[in-house]
Amino acid sequence: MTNAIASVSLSGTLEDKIRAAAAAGFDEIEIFDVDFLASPLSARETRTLIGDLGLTCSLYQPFRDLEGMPDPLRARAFDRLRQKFDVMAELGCDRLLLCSNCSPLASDDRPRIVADLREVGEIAADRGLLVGYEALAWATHVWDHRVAWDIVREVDHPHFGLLLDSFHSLARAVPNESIREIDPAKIVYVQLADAPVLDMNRLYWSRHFRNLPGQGGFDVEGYVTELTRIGYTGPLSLEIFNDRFRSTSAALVARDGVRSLNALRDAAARNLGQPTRMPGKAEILGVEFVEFAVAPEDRTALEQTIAAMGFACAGRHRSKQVTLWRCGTTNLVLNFADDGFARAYRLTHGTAICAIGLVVRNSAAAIRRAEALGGKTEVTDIPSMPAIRGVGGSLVYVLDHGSAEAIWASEFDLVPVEPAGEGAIEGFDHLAVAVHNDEFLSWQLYWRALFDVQVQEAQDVIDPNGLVVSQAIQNASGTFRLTMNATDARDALSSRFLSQTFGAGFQHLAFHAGDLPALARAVRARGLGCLPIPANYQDDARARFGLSPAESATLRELDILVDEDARGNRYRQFYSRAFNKSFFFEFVERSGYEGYGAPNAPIRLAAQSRYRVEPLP
Ligand SMILES: O=C(O)c1ccc(O)c(O)c1
Ligand SMILES: [Mg+2]
Repeated sequence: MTNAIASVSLSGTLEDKIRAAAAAGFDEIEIFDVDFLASPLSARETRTLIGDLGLTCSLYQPFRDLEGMPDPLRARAFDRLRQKFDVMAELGCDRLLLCSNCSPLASDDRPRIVADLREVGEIAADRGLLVGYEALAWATHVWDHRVAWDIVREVDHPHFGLLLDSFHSLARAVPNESIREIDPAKIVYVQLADAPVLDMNRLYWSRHFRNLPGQGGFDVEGYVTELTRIGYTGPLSLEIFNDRFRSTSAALVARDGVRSLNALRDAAARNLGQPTRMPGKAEILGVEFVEFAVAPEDRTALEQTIAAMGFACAGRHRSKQVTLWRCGTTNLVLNFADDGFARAYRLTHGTAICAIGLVVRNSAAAIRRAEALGGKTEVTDIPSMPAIRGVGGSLVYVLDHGSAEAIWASEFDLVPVEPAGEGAIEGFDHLAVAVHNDEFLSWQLYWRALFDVQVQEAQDVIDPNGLVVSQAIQNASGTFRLTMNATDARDALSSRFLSQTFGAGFQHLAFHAGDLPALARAVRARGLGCLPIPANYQDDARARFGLSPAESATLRELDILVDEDARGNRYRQFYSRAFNKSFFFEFVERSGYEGYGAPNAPIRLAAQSRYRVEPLP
């Protein structure tokens, strides 16, 4: 099995695309017709470049609108076919993709279609080439791979076979089990793409929104599992038409492409009980700590803030300028070191969350999987706590279950702290990251390929200055929750965060509590500045959720927002003011509610925008 990518998936000139594919470690590249037509390189020169970089050209594509055409278009299509075959001979490429006909002139007469395609097979046989027939989801007649497979069987020619593309099959909701009916020897090639589940014209959906397997909502894993089950061992090729990929780094998309394919092969092998080359997705058990890199001038203010939230200093690091703050079993680490990683982090991002510590089922296996999938891993000062590079250059430490207390005790001079009282923070609820739009899919793939997490449907959130897309990623038990936000709107809060903090990072940290009003009262009494929520919102919430006068008065007094899911599970939340106009804290109470209060996000963002710093004229 080889890994391939279509040139259309990558940005730049044909030469850029070939170089990026080779550098990322692909075995093969598909040349997209227009990429070749637009290139000043001849077929021979292209072949030499591909070969010199250690790649092969596994497919030329697409060839369109051939079968069932009336004359003279039919004769012209066959002339064009011969010309493409000439180019392929020069390119050293032996497979052509033929799309099912999309012309309104295409005949649905099966014997004619079969006769035309058999003739294609004959011409291909003369030249020693193979043609793969692909059912496009929007074709005039043949838009289902089951129909294309029937036709391939009827054509019954050794130089004519089937080409499968997961986008077309899954956009048409063709069941993956239908692949079991296909003879793997007749599959000429397989293209893979994922996509967000959208209700959209299929051509537009395909040409603009495809993404890498592991970035969308299709069951591409099931697709590849069925292909593996029937014994298909040919190339798996990424064919991603995506507006964002066209304008982003080819190197990034190519690297993510290899990660995506290797994670997919691993998942398929696991589903079939076959041997695998890497440990499975790391199971996250919980968040052990969140670490801040703290600039000296921010130290007092940050300590006052977290003290107001109910944290107390529980220890000093034995050798570094690092302190541990605790509230019950919730740990914050403040790193003031003037060397090493935390210093480098704060010099670029300012005082910020620079690392998180995740408890996983097996930390060594988590590191091996990250490395197998191209992740950057770090050996840290604490050998039992290795790390994986995360967004914005942050670190994701991985710890084994039960190892944390020993690490705290050996690294820190611990001092006893008062047990957390009534209405205290009881744990981390979620982390929110802001990323550039260009990196949004890349970081989604990172979490989904390395860790055993699921995604929720992406939410559109209205910021007063533009639309923000928010994607929740979490584990099955809800002990790890992350939301990822990105926008093209230059002035939205998450964009301002990105420009002020020099790139992607953790923008807010949410804690959960069992008694949110009690927590809200306690943090206010200790001086935490909270985000005011308008009375208009509270008037609506009272009526909408049928709140009692007393409950409504409490939410109003404490600036608490509320949401309810379809089953009546409640979510209550309030926010701190931002620290240094940068990151902020959220406090939530949830019972059976799985979301993040998305309907309240516009209220919160509008409240936050009232505190924004106007740019200098
Ligand atoms: O959008 C298209 O026309 C197109 C072309 C070639 C393909 O392989 C495909 O899946 C779609
Ligand atoms: Mg295709």
